[in-house]
Amino acid sequence: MARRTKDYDEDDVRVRPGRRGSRPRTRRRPAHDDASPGFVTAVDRGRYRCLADPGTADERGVTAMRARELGRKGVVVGDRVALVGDVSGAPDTLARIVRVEPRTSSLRRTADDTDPFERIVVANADQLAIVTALADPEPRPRMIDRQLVAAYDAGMEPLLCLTKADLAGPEALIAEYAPLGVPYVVTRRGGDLDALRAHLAGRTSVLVGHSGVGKSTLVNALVPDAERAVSHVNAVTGRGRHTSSSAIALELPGGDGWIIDTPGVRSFGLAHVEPENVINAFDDLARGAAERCPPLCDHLPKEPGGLGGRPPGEAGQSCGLDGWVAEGHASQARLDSLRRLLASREGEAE
Ligand SMILES: Nc1nc2c(ncn2[C@@H]2O[C@H](COP(=O)(O)OP(=O)(O)OP(=O)(O)O)[C@@H](O)[C@H]2O)c(=O)[nH]1
Repeated sequence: MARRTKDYDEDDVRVRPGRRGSRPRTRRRPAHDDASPGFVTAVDRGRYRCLADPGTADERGVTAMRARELGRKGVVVGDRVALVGDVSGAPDTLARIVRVEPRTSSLRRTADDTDPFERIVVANADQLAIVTALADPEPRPRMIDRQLVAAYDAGMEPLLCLTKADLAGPEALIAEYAPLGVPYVVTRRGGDLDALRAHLAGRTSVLVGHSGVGKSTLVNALVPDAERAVSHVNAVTGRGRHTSSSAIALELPGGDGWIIDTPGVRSFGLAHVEPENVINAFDDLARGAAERCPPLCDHLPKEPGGLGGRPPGEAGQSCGLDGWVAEGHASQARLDSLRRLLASREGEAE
């Protein structure tokens, strides 16, 4: 799947130096050659729960804080980091995170009333499992569309996880996403999770879903130890209960991948999303866009009453994808679905 070459995050924001900020930085940073690799599994109030030397015989849980030298660099669940200091993992010890390795993906959550900035919530995940109930509560296709856009933008592959098939059939919803080729699994009360496990195997997957869709039921079935892992983190960080907006990474039994539960993350920031990041996930349409579309094309139809209904782009040219489809390079249904996704970026987050 196509990825963005450069991911911008809050660290890219340029801040004007204060009165004392223009001093030349002469002091060389220590190289920390002896640092241990770590994987961040939970974050709470300035404390980071990490797995040190992950995947080795020495793998152990370590609690860490950010080293001052990280500056404004954020640390989130899924980050690969370098740990120094007391990395033994013994009770009451604290290591320091001195480096955050470059991220392969960044999932952002929407700004809200209490926090005006879009923030990265999970790094380095490769799959976004969009958990949707087929009934009780009713599926919300607009929400699914927005989550798909967030996945493509973050450089992650989506997986539709359709729960409660014992209450309603999945056919209509599956048909709606068939043109996009979005992979899906269907689960039901009393059914097995083999298909879902196969999709999660060997990958790092973020699970998202609105309250009541059955996400906790899935997490507890996939990771029998999940409750204990969450309460362990709480004991370490001093929180009474798992807080609403933090994410937690849970290892699948047998070390066969990770799932990252995002209890309070219901929606994603789409305001910054470039249409190219979405379209790049669809090879056939991406080729058409590259060959036929004007610069900065939003790929929405320009005729009045069409989706978006915007005036033509800068040069007065309209989207070239209609011609591309008319020539048989891609299907109309696929273009219509892509446009529905692009249009879902507009408007309020749900
Ligand atoms: N019929 C049916 N009910 C289910 C299924 N999966 C979960 N439920 C029920 O749906 C309700 C919500 O499930 P949860 O797992 O708590 O849902 P959640 O998405 O984690 O919701 P929050 O905990 O509010 O975030 C519970 O009563 C479950 O027993 C299913 O496949 N079929």
